[in-house]
Formats: sequence, structure tokens, C-alpha cells
Amino acid sequence: MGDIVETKPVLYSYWRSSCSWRVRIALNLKEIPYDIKAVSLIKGGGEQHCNEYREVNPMEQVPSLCIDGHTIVESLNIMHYLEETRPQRPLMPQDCFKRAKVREICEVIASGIQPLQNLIVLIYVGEDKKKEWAQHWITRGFRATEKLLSACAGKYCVGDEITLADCCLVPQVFNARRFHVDLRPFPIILRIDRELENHPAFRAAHPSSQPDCPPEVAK
Ligand SMILES: O=C(O)/C=C\C(=O)CC(=O)CC(=O)O
Repeated sequence: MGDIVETKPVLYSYWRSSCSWRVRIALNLKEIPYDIKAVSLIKGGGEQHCNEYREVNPMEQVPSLCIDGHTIVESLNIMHYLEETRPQRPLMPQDCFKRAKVREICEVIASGIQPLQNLIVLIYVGEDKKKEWAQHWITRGFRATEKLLSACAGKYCVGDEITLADCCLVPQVFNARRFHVDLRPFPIILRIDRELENHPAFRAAHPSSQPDCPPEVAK
């Protein structure tokens, strides 16, 4: 035994946060055991805004991951760190062009869609307009995603292996349904989502399987 104490990673997570969900999928796929510290984004105006959590994540958002003695924020960054430090069950292809395709889908979702329908943005947009707003930006982004997937999808987003792109896609489809986006124009997105819905790593990461999921919503 050395004097390094291996502690389990801790994920600051909220059951319904699509960005926390991406990281939960990646951790599960790589079979990395972790503990969850639930941060309620709604209780008392949001626990993410309290002083203690701002020290963890100055953006006052989830997820944050404490791992290897460090705290890391931003979901894509966390997933790439996991990929670089835990090469088991790779979530990036070997081929450079395919890697670019994975990052492309991830960016379209994580930069081009999700931030526009994020809780802080919807609060700013206001109760009256928020549904139409979210539908507009998700539909616009999914049009691009569907087009990109038509060139690179196999069984999953990029080829026939599960990648970080799939970790981003599935939670965004859930959000689209939450805002009643018409998904019929997006058959490839729907097919990949269906392909993954019963995968154990995806099921275990689902909002309804989370310790902080309200009992009336949990399955
Ligand atoms: O209404 C709530 O329960 C509060 C927050 C969320 O679900 C999460 C988000 O707004 C961001 C997202 O996951 O895209």
C-alpha cells in the first residue's frame, strides 16, 4: 500500500440536468464507480448558487466531478478527462476524421442547443415564452444534427461504436420531449435514441434512476 488513498469520484449532479446525465453515462460506460452529491437546481432558488457550491463551480452549474484529487467542471471537459485518464471502454474513435465527427455532434448539442434551453436562460426568457423558445432552438439544432448524422451514423451517432456523441444525444432527446418538440422530422435521432434506451449504462444514468429524482416521477 502506498500513501495515496484512492477515493471514489464524487459527481455533483441533478437528476434532470442533461449535462449531469451525459457524464453519468460516460462514467457508467467506463464502469467507474462514483458517488453522487445531489445539487437541487430549484430548491430555495437553486443550491448551485450557494457560496459553498460556487467554490466548487464558479459557473454555478452542474455537473462538477471531484476525481484524482481535482475538481473538474464542464461536462464535455469532464468526459474528455475520463477518456484520457481511463482508456478502458474508449468513447472516442481511433480515426481522426471520426473523432472530428464525434466532437462535431457533441459541440452542436453542448454549445449550439442545450445552453439556449438551459434553466437560467428560460428563467430570463420568462414563463410565457419559454416553451416556444426552447422548441425553436432545439428544433433548429436537431435539423443540423439530423443532417450531420445522415453522413456519419451507423448503429450509433458515429459508426457502430458508442461514443461521447451518444452520451450527448440521448439526454438532449429527453429535453426535446420535455418541451414537446415534434421529433417526427428526425428519424435518425429517434432511431439512435431507441437503440440506446435499454442499454444498462444509459438506463442507470436516466433521471428516473437518480437518488434525487422525486418519488412521484421515479419509475
Ligand atoms: O426544471 C428543473 O427541474 C430544473 C433544471 C433542469 O431540468 C435542467 C436544465 O434546465 C438544463 C438541462 O438539463 O438542459
